Amino acid sequence: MFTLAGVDKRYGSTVALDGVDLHIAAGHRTALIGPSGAGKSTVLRMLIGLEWPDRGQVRFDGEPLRRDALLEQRRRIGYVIQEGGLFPHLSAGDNAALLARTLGWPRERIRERLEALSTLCQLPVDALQRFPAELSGGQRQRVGLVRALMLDPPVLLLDEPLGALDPVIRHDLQAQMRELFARLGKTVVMVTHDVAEAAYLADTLVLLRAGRVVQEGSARALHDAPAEPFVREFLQAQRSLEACL
Ligand SMILES: Nc1ncnc2c1ncn2[C@@H]1O[C@H](COP(=O)(O)OP(=O)(O)OP(=O)(O)O)[C@@H](O)[C@H]1O
Repeated sequence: MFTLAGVDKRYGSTVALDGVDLHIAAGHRTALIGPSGAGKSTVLRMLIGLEWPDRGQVRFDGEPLRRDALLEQRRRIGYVIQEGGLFPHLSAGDNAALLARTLGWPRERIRERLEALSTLCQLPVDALQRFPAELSGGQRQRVGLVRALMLDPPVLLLDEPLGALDPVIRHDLQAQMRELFARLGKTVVMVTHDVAEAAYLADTLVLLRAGRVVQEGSARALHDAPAEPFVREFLQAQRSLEACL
């Protein structure tokens, strides 16, 4: 679905990506993990054409991403950022319906789609009437998902979608997302700081460090056959409660 071939990206003297080769298969769920500043969000932003490589190429569905075809390509990609990235001055429903309205969908079709997606994402229908500031963090996240799914894109990109949530809500939403991903069968690429979340939601983990892919594979493969000591260090960096008792 996506290929990055020899991709470099710099911001001034900062190297964000350094010769990244990555193949993201259709229908798979991929999690980008790695330390802060490793380049995870830059990869995600490149997949949707919010950033462009200095060198190398990004291909989507076999075609190079092209600035002049970006709008058409973006319609096939749902993008969710932390807290949903909603416009504060629009109701949740208007936020979710924005793209469909721009495309001229009839009112009734929008209403039906919003209703179906609210049920799918377990969002109370009355939440759609409220402004983002009147919703909880978990509800904003769900609205972000509803918005991303509105046009039924084959691809979902999620940048720390559960980052700002309390542990109980996060735990619930992880389970709901896993179920949702399995049911919809979409290609999912997500960024998360939480290794267990990555292993729970994704079938392939891509560990980045300093703009390079260190290892790519299942959680089991990274755990059992780390490509270098850093992989083990990173996987073990999160403290478990048991170890503190
Ligand atoms: N717009 C920008 N201008 C300047 N530097 C940037 C910009 N975007 C990213 N960077 C730098 O590029 C590097 C990679 O950033 P990126 O956001 O991709 O990392 P990340 O792995 O997603 O980090 P985090 O986990 O902290 O979100 C970092 O050093 C960052 O400071």
